Amino acid sequence: MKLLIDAGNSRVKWALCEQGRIVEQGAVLHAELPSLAERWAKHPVTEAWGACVAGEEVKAGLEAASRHPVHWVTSEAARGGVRNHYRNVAEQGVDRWLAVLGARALHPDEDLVIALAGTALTVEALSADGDYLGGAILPGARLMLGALSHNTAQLKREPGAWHEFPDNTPDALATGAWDALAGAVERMRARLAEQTGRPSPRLLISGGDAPMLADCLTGPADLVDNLVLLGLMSVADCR
Ligand SMILES: Nc1ncnc2c1ncn2[C@@H]1O[C@H](COP(=O)(O)OP(=O)(O)O)[C@@H](O)[C@H]1O
Ligand SMILES: CC(C)(COP(=O)(O)O)[C@@H](O)C(=O)NCCC(=O)O
Ligand SMILES: [K+]
Repeated sequence: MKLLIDAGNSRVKWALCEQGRIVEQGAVLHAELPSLAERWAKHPVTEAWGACVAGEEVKAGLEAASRHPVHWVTSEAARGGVRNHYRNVAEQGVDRWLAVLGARALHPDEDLVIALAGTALTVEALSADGDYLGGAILPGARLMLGALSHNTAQLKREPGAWHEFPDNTPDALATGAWDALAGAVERMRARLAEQTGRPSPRLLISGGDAPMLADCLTGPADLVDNLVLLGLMSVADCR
């Protein structure tokens, strides 16, 4: 049985898999890391694979919680017909690479936009013939609203809900943040369609904020539970 770990800047997502099937999975905030050790110890783990963009301290905490040395994966120039156009793959968040691989595994012959709505929002462009052209990074909604609240006199409010024409401060805050995120996704979708000459690439969204983001989009979107772990399954060869 293989333990798969996706450590982002807010939460650690994990899954136990064998014969290509996920038998158990979960997500915890960094503060709850210690609880993972006993959770994982209940299973006959033979290998551990991890993707971490949250720094060395989180990595060390995960090594301690796993009774097996973790194979930490990093972004690569190519794998399974996907070519990574990032200039320096060593600087690219491995969650982004794995989300692209996970999306490719689900829809091998389509133009895809892949959005990871987490601490940050990342938006990737992948063409049907396997060119991962690149992607954008922007603050997640929580960070955007936090920045406003810390840097303005009158916006220290809990955000409200998205509305077409918000008529109060809380709703204005929520609408601005979600429209910024949705706009980044819609613009990447338009640029990829322009680049390939093929209309409306499929949009896959994963991450804690994926449901909220999907609700704000004009076009269709597929919500996928954990694209990063799906990509890690292929790297860890979880057959
Ligand atoms: N301190 C927190 N308490 C509760 N939820 C949080 C906290 N920080 C972030 N979140 C939520 O967690 C989600 C981000 O988690 P995730 O998508 O796993 O991001 P990442 O991959 O960056 O860790 C968002 O929905 C965000 O609102
Ligand atoms: C952009 C990210 C912080 C997103 O991480 P997350 O929101 O999943 O915690 C992560 O992919 C990262 O640290 N990237 C490094 C810079 C780059 O990808 O170019
Ligand atoms: K992530």
